[in-house]
Amino acid sequence: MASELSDTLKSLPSHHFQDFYTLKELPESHAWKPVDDDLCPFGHHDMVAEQVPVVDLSDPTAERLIEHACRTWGVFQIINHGIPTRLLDDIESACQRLFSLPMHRKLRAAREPDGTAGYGPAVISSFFPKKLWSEGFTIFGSPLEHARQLWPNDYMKFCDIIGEYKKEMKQLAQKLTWLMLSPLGITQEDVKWAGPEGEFEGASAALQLNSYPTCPDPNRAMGLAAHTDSTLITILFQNNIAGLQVLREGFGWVTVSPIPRGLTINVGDMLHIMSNGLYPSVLHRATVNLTRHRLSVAYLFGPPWEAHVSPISKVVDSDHPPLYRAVTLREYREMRAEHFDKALSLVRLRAPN
Ligand SMILES: C=C1C[C@]23C[C@H]1CC[C@H]2[C@@]12CCC[C@@](C)(C(=O)O1)[C@H]2[C@@H]3C(=O)O
Ligand SMILES: O=C(O)CCC(=O)C(=O)O
Ligand SMILES: [Fe+2]
Repeated sequence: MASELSDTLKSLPSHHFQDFYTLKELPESHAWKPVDDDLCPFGHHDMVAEQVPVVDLSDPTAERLIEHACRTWGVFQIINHGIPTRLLDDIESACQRLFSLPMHRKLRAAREPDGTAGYGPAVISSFFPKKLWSEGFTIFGSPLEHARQLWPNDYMKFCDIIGEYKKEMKQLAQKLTWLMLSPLGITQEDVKWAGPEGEFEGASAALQLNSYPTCPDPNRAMGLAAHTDSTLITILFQNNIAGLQVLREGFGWVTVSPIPRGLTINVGDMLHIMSNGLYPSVLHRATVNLTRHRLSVAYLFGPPWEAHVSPISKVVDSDHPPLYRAVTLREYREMRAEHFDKALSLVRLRAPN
């Protein structure tokens, strides 16, 4: 066991991998000073009786509610979405099974220093002076190779659940994307890269499993620092433990109360650009807590890697000139990797009217 661990560590920047489960107090490296209210996860803003909209997808007026939520919040929760409860339970167990593995085992599936898939800290962590109280596992395509490393004798269970979850999420993401675009008058003809049937063939998709272990000093720790997603939309499942907060302009940070079997949808930067800013991407973050291990699963749905994404002509006219230039997701991810939260303003053409 010991040699196995040292072999793994030799080839990895080991200081990036923190075993939270053995820490009895918060190390300085992870202590975020609540210098301003913005950084304090439990600031008084939570007292504001503002709630993220909840949309019942079986409700005929869902589309109008979604449009309103997207224009004002950039985030909403959905119920009656058709994802089987059994599958949500399965994905939660799969996360538990993965993150409860001993560190040396998880490190076998560690993300390479310049790679994107596998186990490790959130990729955004390098942009912050303090470390995050979380670990993640990122999946592009098939998790088979990593699963083999994690469970040499029993890797198919994990792969099957991931495969089924991605398939269900893809369908839901397609449906939701059109439900979000059509109130803006955007139809299938307007989005060339969505394909003739609007099926988003070639769409990019990733699954991000997040784990927020219990934390001895949650008020000074940050699970996932504030960010927007570089997606069209993200579908988030959380295991019934509060932690996700969204920034509502004029109100501050608002906690998204978990609804059993509900899913949270948020607008990412690609949809922000396509809608010419009518649907702003939402800044969000995750807090941690003292007694409960929080898990979340994000399905990151984006345009095809090489598709040119730009403000759709339907939402552009002489009074509303395009605010963003065309950009591919590949190009945008590169900009994010270098400039993080400045990326969106770097593709901006002019200030808003
Ligand atoms: C498909 C994606 C989207 C990524 C990068 C890549 C893989 C992991 C995704 C996340 C997931 C966690 C938040 C985020 C901000 C992060 O650090 O990693 C996301 C990032 C992005 O939205 O840009
Ligand atoms: O865990 C959460 O609630 C947020 C996760 C998230 O924002 C992400 O994975 O992009
Ligand atoms: Fe996110």
